[in-house]
Amino acid sequence: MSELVAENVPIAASALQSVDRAIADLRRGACVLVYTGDGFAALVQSAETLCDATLSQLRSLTAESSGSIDTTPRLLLTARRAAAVGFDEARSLIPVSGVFALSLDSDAIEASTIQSLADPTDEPGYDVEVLRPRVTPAPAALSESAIDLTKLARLLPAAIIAQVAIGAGAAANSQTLPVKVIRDWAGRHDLLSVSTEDIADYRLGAAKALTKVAAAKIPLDHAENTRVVAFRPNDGGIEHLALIIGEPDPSAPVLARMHSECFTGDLLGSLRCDCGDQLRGAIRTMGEVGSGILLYLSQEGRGIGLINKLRAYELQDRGADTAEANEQLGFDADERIYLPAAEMLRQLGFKRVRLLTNNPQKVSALARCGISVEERVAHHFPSNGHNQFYLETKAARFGHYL
Ligand SMILES: Nc1nc2c(ncn2[C@@H]2O[C@H](COP(=O)(O)OP(=O)(O)OP(=O)(O)O)[C@@H](O)[C@H]2O)c(=O)[nH]1
Ligand SMILES: [Zn+2]
Repeated sequence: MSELVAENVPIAASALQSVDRAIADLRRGACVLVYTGDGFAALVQSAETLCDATLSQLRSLTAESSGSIDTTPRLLLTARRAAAVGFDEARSLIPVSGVFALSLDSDAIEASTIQSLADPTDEPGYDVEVLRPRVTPAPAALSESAIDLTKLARLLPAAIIAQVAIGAGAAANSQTLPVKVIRDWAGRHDLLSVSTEDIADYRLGAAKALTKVAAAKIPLDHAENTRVVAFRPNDGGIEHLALIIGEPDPSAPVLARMHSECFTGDLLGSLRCDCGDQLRGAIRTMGEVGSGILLYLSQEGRGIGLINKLRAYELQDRGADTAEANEQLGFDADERIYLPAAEMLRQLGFKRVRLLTNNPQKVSALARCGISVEERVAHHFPSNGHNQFYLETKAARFGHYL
């Protein structure tokens, strides 16, 4: 599970902007230039949005840079995805959340093969034994940033990366700073450039920087005195909502719930999970006891996004459990962070909570973010027949309290 502790990490608006733009470019299939502070740079493209034309564009761009650096394009998979594909050697990399790379040293691997390596819901269009000779090391910082960008874009966590010999290589013979050389090169090729440092700071910086943007009274069934307050992350991402029920007393521990968005369960009433029951149940309980705060967090699918959750459901229909499905896609079983929740509570003036949850990770993560969790309040609902295995898996794999 990726968890971040509360630290005061400022992030410049220009850094947020360059990461945002890079995310948008990856989502539309374009490549971006990622660089390190010491002047190494690579072209990066998402495997999910790749097609043969964009792959050959990337190859021709690398041909324009010459130097001593190996510019062979590589396919990056997370170690989890590589292990699921059948590369057993990737298993040892999982604990260090390593990145696994295959060399794309000739035109023999087409975009469709790359996509089936990245996407377990595709028909497998590859043979691991044929690909094994292509296993290759990849530049660590650039590769980790490339995978991080695809995750931030809520795409499959797989990327194409090709180093380019500018910056460290090119600047060796000139007085110009490597980063300036890199950015100029990107500009000349109409590419966005973004630094590994900005990508690393982004998640935490965006999570910390929340601005209250709107508030309104919304009378709810079982909780008529409810106000909804919207908080916008400074990265321009989807807003998180706080439902303030009644008039909670900031000097006492407030009954609180951190509820992760579930479009299928909360809105459609899906019976695959228990989210709808938990959402409405929490509102009813808070209405009955007179006050509470429900944080509705935009972290759909335990942080992998709705489209990847739908893919995860397809894998569950083929036999995986909810944690294994995430892992087959190349994600951690749970990718959520709770720093935005802690920040919302702080901005609303609450430092102590009684937390409605069965998830021990929520309790420990919120405490690490500086909120005192004075009690864990159980939040169980009977199985509806369809979600029994899901509830059992949450207990077995995530240690949820029964
Ligand atoms: N990836 C994935 N996400 C799922 C699946 N089923 C539900 N979810 C998501 O899991 C999250 C459930 O959130 P919560 O109910 O807040 O969290 P929880 O970990 O179950 O903990 P508590 O409900 O507080 O006990 C939502 O974001 C759902 O969209 C699934 O099979 N795969
Ligand atoms: Zn759900």
